[in-house]
Amino acid sequence: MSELIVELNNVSIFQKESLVLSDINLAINKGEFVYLIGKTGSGKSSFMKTLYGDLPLTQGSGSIVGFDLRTLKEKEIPFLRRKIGIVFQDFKLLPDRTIQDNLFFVLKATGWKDKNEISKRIDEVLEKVDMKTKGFKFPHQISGGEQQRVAIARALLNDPELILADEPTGNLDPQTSVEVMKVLRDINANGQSILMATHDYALLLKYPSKTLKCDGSKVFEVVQKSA
Ligand SMILES: Nc1ncnc2c1ncn2[C@@H]1O[C@H](COP(=O)(O)OP(=O)(O)OP(=O)(O)O)[C@@H](O)[C@H]1O
Repeated sequence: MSELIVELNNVSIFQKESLVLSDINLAINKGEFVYLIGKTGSGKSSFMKTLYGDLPLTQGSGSIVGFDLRTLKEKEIPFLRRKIGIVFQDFKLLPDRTIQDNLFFVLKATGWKDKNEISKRIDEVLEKVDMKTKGFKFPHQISGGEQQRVAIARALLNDPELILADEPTGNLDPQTSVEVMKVLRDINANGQSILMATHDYALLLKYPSKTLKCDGSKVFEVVQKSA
């Protein structure tokens, strides 16, 4: 039986006073891989921000991984962020510490205490993205694709039900994009849901999946033509 992981009903999204997206109705089931496409400025990032609690939901109703977005309180946001993993276009790794310490920082900040468990979890997530041998390096000592794989590992630390990836391949060349995409698809094959905003139509054609489009202040599902 399918289980809803994201549900939005009659949602409108604003940046300051201006309406970005209106009357959104959609559902994402557990285990789905969903793309979010649309032109620059069409509202993809605003949509993502609403889902991870960065933009408050002020119109309509919505829930994500069991949290009610309409009534979400500031102090609940860290708990929401433990159940979702977020991946950004620009990786957002801390430049002044190693890969391992980047991951250590997140585990500490999310309440992990036991040194052995911390180190085991760091190894596990780095293994998943094939970066276990490079944990001692600093972000500037690895490539963009590797930095993004580490950012994905960081998103996996607390075993989230859903990964929100906002243009994760936006700064990568086509071949590296495919490598990062394969990592995301493997994660999805293990049961975690993924919502990925992208401009990269080549990836969509190569790996077709359910696709939502932001256009003319609406969000709707589009049926992909097979290549
Ligand atoms: N912090 C902000 N304050 C005011 N307006 C904003 C802010 N962020 C975005 N907007 C506006 O909201 C609209 C949607 O922007 P958004 O960044 O969500 O689009 P996008 O589809 O993610 O674009 P891109 O593909 O370029 O990242 C745009 O008109 C933008 O100018």
